[in-house]
Amino acid sequence: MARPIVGIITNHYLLNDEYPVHAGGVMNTEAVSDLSGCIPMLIPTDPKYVSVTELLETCDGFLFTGGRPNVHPEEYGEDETDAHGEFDRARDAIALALVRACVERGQPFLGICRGFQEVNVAMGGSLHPEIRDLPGRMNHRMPPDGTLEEKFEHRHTVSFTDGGVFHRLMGAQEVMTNTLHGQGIKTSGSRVVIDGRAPDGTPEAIYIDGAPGFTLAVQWHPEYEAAQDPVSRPLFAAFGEATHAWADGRKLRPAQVA
Ligand SMILES: N[C@@H](CCC(=O)NCCCC(=O)O)C(=O)O
Repeated sequence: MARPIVGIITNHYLLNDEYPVHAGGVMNTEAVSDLSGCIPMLIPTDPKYVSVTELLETCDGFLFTGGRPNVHPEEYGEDETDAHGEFDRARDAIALALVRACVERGQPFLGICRGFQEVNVAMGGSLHPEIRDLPGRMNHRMPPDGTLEEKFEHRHTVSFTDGGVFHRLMGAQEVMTNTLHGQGIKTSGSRVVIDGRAPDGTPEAIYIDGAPGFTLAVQWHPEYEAAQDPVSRPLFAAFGEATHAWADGRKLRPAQVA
């Protein structure tokens, strides 16, 4: 029997500054296939080619991946400034509506980095354009130079709510994570539960209160060397379990997979 399908929300990029592609990291593909036990299917994230309705019918779960372009501030009622950097309006158009539909239906998703930020904005929250400029905050961006190992190395702890969803899922209240982002949650969206924070208070782990399905999202990148990482493995395994349940006509809330 075919494995359930996880739609991987891709990013629009220009290869060699001229050739347009919809790109998804192999790390995501590998984690979904090997740890979640699902078919990883790359989605061309643009309303010109796919609709949210089609995606909900075609896929069992969704991985909202990381991506350099930021969610456009108009999506949370703010004006565009230079600090907001580059955008991917086509991805915004699909991803935000898709998050809301999944929350409503109980269809599982896992949000990563930009995907984490999308979940918050989709639920009515807002983002800081550059969190390292805020008093008391550390720089969460990746080092501009260096190897992949250096960019994705563990750089800070994340502390989870005592007895909360992430604490139970990880079997630890504090974990070490990588960090490769400039933006962060400013105001949390409706029903967005901040269940984990970095030492400087930056929100790192969220889920949607009362959602009938799996709605976990993290600000770090669990897809990096996921099979070797004690934090990534339970996260992708739980997402896989929830996606298998959806394919079987059941819904698993975050608390049920923890
Ligand atoms: N743009 C947001 C999100 C950061 C993010 O997802 N980084 C991963 C980039 C991976 C890649 O380049 O494909 C922010 O900076 O906060």
